Amino acid sequence: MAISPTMMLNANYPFFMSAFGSDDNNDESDNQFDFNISRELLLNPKDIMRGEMIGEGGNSIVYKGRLKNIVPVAVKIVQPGKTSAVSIQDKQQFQKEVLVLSSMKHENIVRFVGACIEPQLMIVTELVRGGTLQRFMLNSRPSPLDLKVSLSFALDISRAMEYLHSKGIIHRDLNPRNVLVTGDMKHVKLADFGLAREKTLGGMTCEAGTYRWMAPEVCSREPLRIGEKKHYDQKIDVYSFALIFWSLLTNKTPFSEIPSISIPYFVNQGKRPSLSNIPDEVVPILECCWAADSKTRLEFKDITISLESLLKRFCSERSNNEITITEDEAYDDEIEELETTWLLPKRYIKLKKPKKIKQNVMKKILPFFKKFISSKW
Ligand SMILES: Nc1ncnc2c1ncn2[C@@H]1O[C@H](COP(=O)(O)OP(=O)(O)OP(=O)(O)O)[C@@H](O)[C@H]1O
Repeated sequence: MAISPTMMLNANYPFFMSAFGSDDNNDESDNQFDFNISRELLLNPKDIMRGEMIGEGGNSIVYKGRLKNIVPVAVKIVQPGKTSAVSIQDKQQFQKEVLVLSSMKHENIVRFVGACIEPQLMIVTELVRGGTLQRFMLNSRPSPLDLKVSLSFALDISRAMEYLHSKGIIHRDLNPRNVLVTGDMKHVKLADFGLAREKTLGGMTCEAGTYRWMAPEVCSREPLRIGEKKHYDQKIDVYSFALIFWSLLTNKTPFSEIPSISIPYFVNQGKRPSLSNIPDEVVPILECCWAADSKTRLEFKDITISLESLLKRFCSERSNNEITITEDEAYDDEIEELETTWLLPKRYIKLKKPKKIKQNVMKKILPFFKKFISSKW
């Protein structure tokens, strides 16, 4: 592989943390940038076959492809054109995305395969065949999604975000365009780490993300003093998650009635999507996640627990309704019992009643809601 003299490829990660610690070093005084990307993360561009285009981002074009003519992959070409023509800022962003993505290993996060620096900046990941969550929802309109699908997609996102935050990374651009649906349409995976940043103690200080899904503390349009920066933390992702969750439940776009540019104003005035037609058990989760005060928003580990229990509840309610067991099937299920209870006539077998799930399960399983609930009612 051709290596330009400006590249400094390290065998390990000596500068790994500093590489995505600095947030806004926009020194464009010259276009020279020393890449600090481990050699093991780099692919030979000759091994990558590019096929049809499957997506487009603000800064990139994504193609279907094959690695070594065998493995199906997605090939994201950042700033299509020669690497030398790419701005230093885009090179920095590319490197940050490579370093973040390559450090992730989670079933709900798009798997990193490798990257190329020459002749173009490329990020190669597993190919996720079901398209974006945005497209999936649009295709299902005007019908709402099945509740089980909404909950299970929300749970996948929450698990991925729990993992991301446990690694000290904030996504900053969580929205349905950055969530991909698997080919079997059963799961979703998080993609696009172009804006992801390492959490720092003092909080983050750069505007990022897409207005519609953006937390009020990030998109506030109040004027800043010269040199003053906005401060926020990982809870901005929790707010964005809440809007995606609402969207999954309603199959609507949040704030569709407001022009995009005015959304920050209304969100900072406390406007949130309507909660009518949202299942009662879900309302406190949404309210906790999109609270104006970021400190009162839930952590993803709590969201995961609550979604797991909701999903269990709704699935078992559904299966209780849907599954009708014939006498013969009942016999099969209880055959052991029959063998020991020989006194009973063969066909006189009672099925155990399915466990009834208590109505107040949310309050019992999710003690963290108590504080919120008591302060509201
Ligand atoms: N691994 C993948 N498998 C399938 N499709 C993908 C994959 N990665 C990206 N895409 C498609 O390409 C589109 C753009 O990708 P991505 O969001 O990573 O680009 P971006 O330039 O960072 O976009 P943005 O402007 O949102 O930051 C996605 O919306 C999706 O349709």
